[in-house]
Amino acid sequence: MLPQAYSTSPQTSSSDRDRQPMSDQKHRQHRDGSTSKQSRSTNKVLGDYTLTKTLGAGSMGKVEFATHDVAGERLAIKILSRVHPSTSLPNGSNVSPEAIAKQASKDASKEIRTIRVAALSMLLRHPYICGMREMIIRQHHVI
Ligand SMILES: Nc1ncnc2c1ncn2[C@@H]1O[C@H](COP(=O)(O)OP(=O)(O)OP(=O)(O)O)[C@@H](O)[C@H]1O
Repeated sequence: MLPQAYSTSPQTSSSDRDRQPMSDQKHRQHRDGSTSKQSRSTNKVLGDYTLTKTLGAGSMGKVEFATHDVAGERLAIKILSRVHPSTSLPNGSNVSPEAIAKQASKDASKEIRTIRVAALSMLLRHPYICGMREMIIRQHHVI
């Protein structure tokens, strides 16, 4: 299946913050600086969208079912983890410069392929192929 990263505006608006009483939310600060909220029902919030359940997971990441809080539009959001040199290198202090360079090249290639597939998906218009609206690149994730 082609990646179907329907993405949403990731910024948390002030209206999001005002909507629920603080006691109903758990605010989470992620490593990439973004924040999300988790209500008691374990729904996550991403910008103006509420993520209610995980639709599935593939080799690159997972897909969440999301609903726009105002318009009620329902869509799928695909969340892919980005590779970071510190985590993709093998453990141990005696990693050779060649190994580091090779891993960096692999990581860059993966990132380029991800962006290429997303760019192609955004051009697709077909009744039987799930299209893609937007892609957002964050420090640790592609959404
Ligand atoms: N638009 C969508 N609507 C509903 N469910 C979806 C949608 N996109 C993906 N899924 C679900 O999420 C799962 C993972 O999708 P994803 O695109 O990440 O991986 P895949 O293409 O199935 O596998 P891989 O990436 O390993 O080839 C799918 O198998 C499907 O169950």
